[in-house]
Amino acid sequence: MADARFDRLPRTVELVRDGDGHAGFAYVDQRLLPARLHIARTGDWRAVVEAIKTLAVRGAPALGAAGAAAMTLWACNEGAVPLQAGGCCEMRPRFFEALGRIADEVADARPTAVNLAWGVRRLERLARVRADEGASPSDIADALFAEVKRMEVEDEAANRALGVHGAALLPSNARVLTHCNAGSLATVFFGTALGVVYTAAARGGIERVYADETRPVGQGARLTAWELSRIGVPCTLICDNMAASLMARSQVDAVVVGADRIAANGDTANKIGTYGVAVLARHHGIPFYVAAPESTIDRSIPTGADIPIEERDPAEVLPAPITGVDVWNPAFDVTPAGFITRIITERGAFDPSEVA
Ligand SMILES: CSC[C@@H](O)[C@@H](O)C(=O)COP(=O)(O)O
Repeated sequence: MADARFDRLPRTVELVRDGDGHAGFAYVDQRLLPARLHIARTGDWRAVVEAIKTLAVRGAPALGAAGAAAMTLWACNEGAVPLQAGGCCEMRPRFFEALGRIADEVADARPTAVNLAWGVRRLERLARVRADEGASPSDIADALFAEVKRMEVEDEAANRALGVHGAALLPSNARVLTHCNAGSLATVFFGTALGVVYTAAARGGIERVYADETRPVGQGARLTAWELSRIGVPCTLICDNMAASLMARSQVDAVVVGADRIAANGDTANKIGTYGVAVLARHHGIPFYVAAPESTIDRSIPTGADIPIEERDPAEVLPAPITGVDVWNPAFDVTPAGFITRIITERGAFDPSEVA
């Protein structure tokens, strides 16, 4: 597969700047896919937080870049501009007080994917270092902008590197099952689990991808299927409850999924339903791979039991309320390390026990 096929995929998130220094955030509005590919644009950090909460922007690595971009929009478009007028030194404490508040609000937009807080805190740390060096708020805003652009480049590089490590684990003409969307749309570009698939496909090594539809929001049906079709990788969409039958018929050679947070012991949080797929894979003797960048590993959290699990609106499960019926809608579950064959990052493929 020629790399030119990747021109068919948009960059998922991108921080941009006009000639006048005004910063903007361009993102694929994933709520509209697969019907419409629309690149939305905003200069308002609050709109980015809203896009994150409503899943217009989603997927752990994309959230890392988007959260950092939100802070940068504030710094470039609101924080640095009026503060400069009053003189940088006396205004710096107010800049930092506001930056800290915004960082917390952005980081709290969704709790499970650690990349969101990782991106935000990375920018906060940089702002402190630059301030200690005597930088003005507008210099700090410029530094944040440059850092987000670095994060965007690093994200694609990490995905391409982990793609190579992961592809080496797959048999030739592999039939791969994946859950949710851990594709280019979940990252700045290229994808994690689908980055593995794309790298293997480029060598002619993929026979077919089975995409779980992924109830309740349908990231598999709407996003993974769209991406694979766009790139030209053969794809069969299945309902989540069909995976067991597919495995029982020996139609799956490997499962490859992404991750939202990996604890120090290798336990991994990913989209709800992933744990069930891992149990099925173990039962059928199928390797189960988790592909994620290092930024998804949270070594401060000892086990998966410590990972906060987001619970979302019941309306995602039950569109019209029924009297007397409650809904439980956790967005993620935790797959114990013992069910994971290898964790694949940009550094290589590891046994989950080697994460710490
Ligand atoms: C590569 S992003 C993490 C994924 O593996 C993906 O499966 C996932 O869980 C994303 O969840 P989402 O709720 O769509 O943000």
